[in-house]
Amino acid sequence: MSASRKLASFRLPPLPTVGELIKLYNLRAEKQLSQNFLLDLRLTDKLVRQAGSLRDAHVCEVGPGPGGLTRSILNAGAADVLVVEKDSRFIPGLKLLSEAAPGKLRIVHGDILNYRMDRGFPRNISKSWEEDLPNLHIIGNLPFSVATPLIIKWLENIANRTGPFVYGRTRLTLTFQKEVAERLTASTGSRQRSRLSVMAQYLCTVRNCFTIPGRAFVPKPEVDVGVVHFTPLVQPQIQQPFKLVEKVVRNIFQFRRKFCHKGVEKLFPEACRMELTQEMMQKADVDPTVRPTELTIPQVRALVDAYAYLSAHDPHLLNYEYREELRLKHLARQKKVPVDTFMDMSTSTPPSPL
Ligand SMILES: C[S@@+](CC[C@H](N)C(=O)[O-])C[C@H]1O[C@@H](n2cnc3c(N)ncnc32)[C@H](O)[C@@H]1O
Repeated sequence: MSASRKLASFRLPPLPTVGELIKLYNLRAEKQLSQNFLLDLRLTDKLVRQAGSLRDAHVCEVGPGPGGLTRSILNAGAADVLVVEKDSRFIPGLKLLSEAAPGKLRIVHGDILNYRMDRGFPRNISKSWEEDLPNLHIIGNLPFSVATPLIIKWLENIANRTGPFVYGRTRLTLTFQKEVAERLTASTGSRQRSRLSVMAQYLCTVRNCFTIPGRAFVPKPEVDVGVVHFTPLVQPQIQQPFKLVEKVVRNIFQFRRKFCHKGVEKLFPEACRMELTQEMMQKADVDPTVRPTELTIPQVRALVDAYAYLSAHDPHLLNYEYREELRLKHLARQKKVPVDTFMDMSTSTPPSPL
């Protein structure tokens, strides 16, 4: 039998059930860490199937907890699984799993928000492997508390081809609160269309796979859960720096139910707000009375491009952006804002001192 067939037919040996493990180690759920466990392995298998074939894949699982989803990932034939768990109480149970799947499971005890995946994942990266475009997956029944910051961080990594996305073919299959899943996948014109929909969809094909009712989790959360699959696009649909796109989109969606020029106005200093808003809308060829939820991605692209152009050419705006950057840097020096809230200024140049 070939090595890959052996991998595909891998099954974990009999182990205590996830419920038994929870009792064995007295793992009471911590609300602060958004711990809601999936004990039904038919559901974790279904979630894992949404990722597509995991045969020979390298997988990172966020927040394995008692390891139900981890079992399904291993049984799906993954070559290598890296799990990142913040709560040390789960480590002994995960070690049991690791012993049952020798050489396949690496356990990292830490916070996924600080974890540098490009260092720890994948293991044994080799030149030939890179050339073969490895099959990388990020899978997780995400803690609600970090789901949105995490996806924003990974979307930025996708835009910049950094972190786990340097190799170009990483897919993500993740859970979110049902409302967040609906926003991520909402199409133009839908009531749920939001900043998150645009940020995710200019970079990825996004699919809302299925909903898991809250009652399937232990303990039961107050909301249902949506499983979302992301496939990064080969080329982002907007070719401007991520922070710039984020800034324009955040402003546009500030007033979701109003005409989109309302949010656009907020991009500009008061003294030249009306003229620059008009110029930006004209340049982008977007009707100012369209609602933000009705904007298509090409229209958002046109708006971001127009804003980038104005930032680099309009003397008022150039001065304004430059002063804004200095102000943020000053605040960061006083540790009042995190440094990464800086806008990427690569599209504009500082004004001439003359
Ligand atoms: C919703 S539970 C999912 C547990 C398990 N995967 C399942 O499906 O039953 C979220 C898990 O993420 C862990 N977690 C919470 N915050 C985390 C963080 N910042 N970094 C890594 N793990 C975290 C929790 O301890 C918990 O095990």
